[in-house]
Amino acid sequence: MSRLDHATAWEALKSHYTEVRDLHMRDLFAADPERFRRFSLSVGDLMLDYSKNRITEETRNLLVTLAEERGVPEMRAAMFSGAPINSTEHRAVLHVALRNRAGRVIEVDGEDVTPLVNAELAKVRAFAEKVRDGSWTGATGKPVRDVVNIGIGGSDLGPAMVTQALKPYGKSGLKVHFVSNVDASHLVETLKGLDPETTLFLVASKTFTTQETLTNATTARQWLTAALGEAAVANHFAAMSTNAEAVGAFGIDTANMFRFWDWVGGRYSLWSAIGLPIAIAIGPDNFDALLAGAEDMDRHFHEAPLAENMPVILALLGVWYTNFFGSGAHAVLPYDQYLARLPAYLQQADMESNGKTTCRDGKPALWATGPVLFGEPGTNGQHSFYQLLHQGSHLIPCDFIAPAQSHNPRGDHHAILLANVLAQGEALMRGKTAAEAEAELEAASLPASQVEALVPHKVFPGNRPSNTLIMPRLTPRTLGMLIALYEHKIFVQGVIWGINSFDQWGVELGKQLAKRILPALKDDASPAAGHDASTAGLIAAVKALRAGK
Ligand SMILES: O=P(O)(O)OC[C@H]1O[C@H](O)[C@H](O)[C@@H](O)[C@@H]1O
Repeated sequence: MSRLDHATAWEALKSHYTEVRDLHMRDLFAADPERFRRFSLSVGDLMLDYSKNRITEETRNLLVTLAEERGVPEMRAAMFSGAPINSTEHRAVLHVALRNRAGRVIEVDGEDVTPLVNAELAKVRAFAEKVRDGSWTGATGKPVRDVVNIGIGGSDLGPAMVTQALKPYGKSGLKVHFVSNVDASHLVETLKGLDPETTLFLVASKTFTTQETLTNATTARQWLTAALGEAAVANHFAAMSTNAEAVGAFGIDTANMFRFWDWVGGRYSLWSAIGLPIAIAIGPDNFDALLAGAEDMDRHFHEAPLAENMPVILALLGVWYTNFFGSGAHAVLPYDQYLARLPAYLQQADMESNGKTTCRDGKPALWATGPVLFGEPGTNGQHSFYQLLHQGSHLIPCDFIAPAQSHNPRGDHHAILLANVLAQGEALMRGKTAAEAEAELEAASLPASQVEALVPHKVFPGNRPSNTLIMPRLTPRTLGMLIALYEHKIFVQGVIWGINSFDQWGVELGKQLAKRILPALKDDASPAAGHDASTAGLIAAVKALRAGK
């Protein structure tokens, strides 16, 4: 693949940028009453308004040309066909096969994976049903009341986020908990008040080698067997993994194992057996609706022309700000309390996928890649970091996400919430001029000297971009669409930047070093030698504190 900065469209965008950067969106809206229509699109129940971006039709055309030049349609076809596009691990990237409810043949190494997916999904459905209707019982014959998912990263964030997002679809008397951090406090606090007789543990790990998960699962196992004995493990532990051998070695009956495959990336795995806690929490039919929503988005992404393709548009806007405006961050702002964990989920999805500076061909990326992603739900962020969004020195594009109807209609709550989300997008776009600030202050009858002093502080530059995604209601189906939208956005950006979005070598070094430090912390005979002075000093200090010295 040739260099991004050698693309013809890149050069054209560079010179186009010099024409667009000084345009104010206020003026663009004033000049074009059709701007909303021109720059918005819908897929099923999901509508994207991207008119509040610093773009013209020419910008969109050039960005689409860049996507074509960088081979987005070809890579998209390669992904959907099961080609091994995860080049460093020689793997296919087939989360789309997990929601291929249409039953398309998708081959990996000559084998159609669709029947495998369907068979495993049937197992997940049946198990979830049994837990929900009480026919799966613990060792003492009691039905399950608490499910504890033990996993981390992709084996935690997706299921945890979705389970929280779809809480209105939960079942009373059945709670699903998530333990991820190796800090024992996470497990201990979760298990407080839980009864071993009615608790089911799901150990979720693609590799089944992850230190945190195995440590937590071992301690959970001790908690259970201390109360119910060794023989109880079979009724109280199930696993989701690609590694049957390690599951068996851990002592979980592989009859209670739900499998997935190496062509499912961890952070793209909530649609696989990793989604078992979701299916238990909301029921198999709702889990199916989640898959159906993702499939709707897959079909749209696969078939729609690039200029009308929602994930492609979001990706291109991100490229526009990252690579031309020099923006290094992106805010995801869901105005729905149920989506509180969406930013955390997307941090892994986006930053673990595109936080890289080595291209597919092994050469360095000489251009910026994935941004820092952050966010908070609802109006909380407005009373915290939005100050910086409005008046700070960084340009931070925002995605606002808002369901029009609440699951909890109470008085004016939802109208107030919606008024706020719409106001924020408007405020970021319009800003407030010095003349407007001055008029406001004068209307408040402030003395002229104070007006003059305050005006510069009251000015908002505006021209700050945002996308707004709205839907009738947060349902399994709309949530499925929303998640798949971001998955494909991330994919398109990776293709344009020339990186492999599906490996994560950057997480390995810390793991390796932790393995070296652990013995030094635990054992006085293991010296802290071989570490830099800071790390060695910290090891010694931590050791002394642990010993109460
Ligand atoms: O599912 P597991 O194999 O336990 O992996 C859990 C997580 O840990 C790894 O370090 C990766 O960074 C993540 O991508 C992965 O989701």
